[in-house]
Amino acid sequence: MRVLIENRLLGGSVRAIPSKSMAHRHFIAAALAEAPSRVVCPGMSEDIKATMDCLEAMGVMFNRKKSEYEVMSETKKWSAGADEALKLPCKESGSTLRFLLPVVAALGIKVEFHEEGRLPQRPLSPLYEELQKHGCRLSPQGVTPLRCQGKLEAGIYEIPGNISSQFITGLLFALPLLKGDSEIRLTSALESARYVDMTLQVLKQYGVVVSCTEEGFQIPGGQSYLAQQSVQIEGDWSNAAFWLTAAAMGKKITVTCLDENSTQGDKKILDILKRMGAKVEQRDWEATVTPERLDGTDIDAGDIPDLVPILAAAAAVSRGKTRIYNAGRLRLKESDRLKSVSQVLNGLGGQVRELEDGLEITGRERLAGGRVDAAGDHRIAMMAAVAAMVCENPVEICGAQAVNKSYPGFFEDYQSLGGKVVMEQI
Ligand SMILES: O=C(O)C1=C[C@@H](OP(=O)(O)O)[C@@H](O)[C@H](O)C1
Ligand SMILES: C=C(OP(=O)(O)O)C(=O)O
Repeated sequence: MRVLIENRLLGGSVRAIPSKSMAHRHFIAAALAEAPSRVVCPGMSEDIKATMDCLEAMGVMFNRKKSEYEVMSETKKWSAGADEALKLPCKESGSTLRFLLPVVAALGIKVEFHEEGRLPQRPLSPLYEELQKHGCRLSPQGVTPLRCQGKLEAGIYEIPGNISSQFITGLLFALPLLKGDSEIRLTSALESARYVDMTLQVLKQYGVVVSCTEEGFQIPGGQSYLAQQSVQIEGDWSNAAFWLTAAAMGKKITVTCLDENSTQGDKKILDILKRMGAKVEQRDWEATVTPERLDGTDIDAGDIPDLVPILAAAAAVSRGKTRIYNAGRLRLKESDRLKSVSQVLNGLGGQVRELEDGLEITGRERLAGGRVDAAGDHRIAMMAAVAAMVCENPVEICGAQAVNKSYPGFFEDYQSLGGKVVMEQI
């Protein structure tokens, strides 16, 4: 899909969509419980659906009534060593693959993970080798489908914390299911740490015990997940960040249904926008940003990788320089995001320098506009759409359907905030 966007400022109020990260976690935890749970998820995306489709392929049932899903599984029936491998369609979702790989290994189910887009190229090592060391047989990396069989064994798992926190989340879901006790030892500092906090919060809610140690985590074996009567998926701060930043760059916007006490690390967007000069308010489950003149700043992206594209767009029209550092892992996402952010913003007339582990952005009054490619990446498509507000000329985004990965209603919400978008299916 190609979209053409006019340079109008957005303003008004919009409801946050359900958190993709939380939805993955709750659907997996509910599927692992021995009795039915209810999960209320008022919105879907390709990634959340990928997790649900994989679980369904494993025998989990989702009885849907509007936005409420009754999650039913018969974990006891999940057969170790069946002849036929189950086909799990993970599409392009890194979370789905990296969370479910250790889980299927712990359950001893023989599966094939079918990956799409850039997913086969995104790293699985050293989770891959640690699973092999502990009894799991895996087909070569980088070739889809990825085949997995064997039964995972309890023990000590050594994993660096600076490649993907999703490795740790996957192990945290899986290791409590094993007979013996396990330990995750982090061999380097943990980045994206708030995502692991989200996992720990969900595990605790489902009655799974994990203790944090100096080196990592201790996970007693033989545990069960407790079914939940009703769980509401909270609002998504990572996607709300696009509207909150658009507000800082243009006109006042309120995003509703956002929990200020959320464990989501991306709620940090408010602190960063405030530091750049915007006025931010947060109360009663909503966040409001009012524009002021923005100044460039230094941003440590170690814990907030998904905020980088939209913050780069704001920096492109802020006074002075912005340096984004600790962002090397952005090269491992749906696109090489350091490259795609610089290509798109420079393509629109910005001044962005790609560094090995970050970006240096020199702000300008306005951008020029023009035609850009979303690089198959939802966060790049959404960044370009927000940047279009501050361009002299219209912006054409090729491959804009990438938004479906996390936010299928993005362009509808863009229009509801006053944006003018022409969508063309090609
Ligand atoms: O656990 C999660 O839900 C996520 C963790 C982060 O990945 P990394 O830990 O690989 O940085 C983040 O970028 C991704 O969008 C979602
Ligand atoms: C990187 C992302 O997701 P995942 O790793 O789950 O594909 C994202 O949503 O930006």
